[in-house]
Amino acid sequence: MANETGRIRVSVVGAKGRMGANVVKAVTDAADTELALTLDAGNDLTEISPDNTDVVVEFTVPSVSLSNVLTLISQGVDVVVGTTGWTDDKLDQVRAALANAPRADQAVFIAPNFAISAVLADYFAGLAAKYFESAEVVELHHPNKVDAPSGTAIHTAHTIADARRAAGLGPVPDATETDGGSRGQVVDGIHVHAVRLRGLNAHEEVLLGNPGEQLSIRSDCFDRGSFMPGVLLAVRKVSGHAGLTIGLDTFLDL
Ligand SMILES: NC(=O)c1ccc[n+]([C@@H]2O[C@H](COP(=O)([O-])OP(=O)(O)OC[C@H]3O[C@@H](n4cnc5c(N)ncnc54)[C@H](O)[C@@H]3O)[C@@H](O)[C@H]2O)c1
Ligand SMILES: O=C(O)C1=N[C@H](C(=O)O)CCC1
Repeated sequence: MANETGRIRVSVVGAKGRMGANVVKAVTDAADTELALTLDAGNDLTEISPDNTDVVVEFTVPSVSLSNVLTLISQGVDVVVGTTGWTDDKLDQVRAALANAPRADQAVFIAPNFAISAVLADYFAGLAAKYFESAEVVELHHPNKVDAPSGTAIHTAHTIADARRAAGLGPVPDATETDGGSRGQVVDGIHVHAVRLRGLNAHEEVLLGNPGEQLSIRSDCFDRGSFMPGVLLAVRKVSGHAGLTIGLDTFLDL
């Protein structure tokens, strides 16, 4: 979708945040997108409508994202979401809202990570998982992050678990008898560990082990600019994909 200038009109919700500010710049700088409204906490999302916006990019906080997305669906616009914290129940609420959306071809796209390195790390982990007895995920982020583990690490744990199930692998070996929390959070049978450290941005390492060998798959996003090509790709693609689509891999030729 595009306006009479041929550019996609993009509004940003969470525009004052770390990611939102980068999206405002990326949308302003790209030749085929044009910045429409910029909203943040306290603003009225019903200002956004098809009269001024083709696609909304939403980067806020997990506690408000579902409510924002439901409001934006009822406003008749397509939405690209980067905020984390999505559960099956929340995703079902989005699907239900889309089924009753003002436009029949309305679209919502949600991705836990827009960086190509992170999407590929997740993809490669899915390919490799069936060959290894052990698998664990370590995610490392800046200490301002409010959720743990990261949305990306949760997604990767499910990717690994799905591959292990499909290959008929049982539980990962683990003789731990006492654990005060050091073994991390178990997501779909996979241990996920979260590090918060000043100086870091967004990083993930997948550890896969067999007797006598180990494979490490690591993604390092040193700068939030690394997410912007993926955000713009989703902005360009979302309106052709009615309904709810999850994961940037959908739009990549993997
Ligand atoms: N998908 C990805 O590639 C990716 C990359 C980085 C971060 N993230 C996720 O994006 C989210 C935002 O991260 P961040 O570092 O930009 O956080 P941030 O705290 O810097 O920004 C969040 C912004 O949302 C605003 N906000 C809060 N409530 C709001 C509301 N009700 N309506 C509108 N705006 C509201 C805040 O005022 C703030 O400006 C997090 O969930 C993070 O995990 C995803
Ligand atoms: O900085 C953040 O916050 C990030 N959040 C996403 C996540 O939780 O996976 C993506 C990486 C950066």
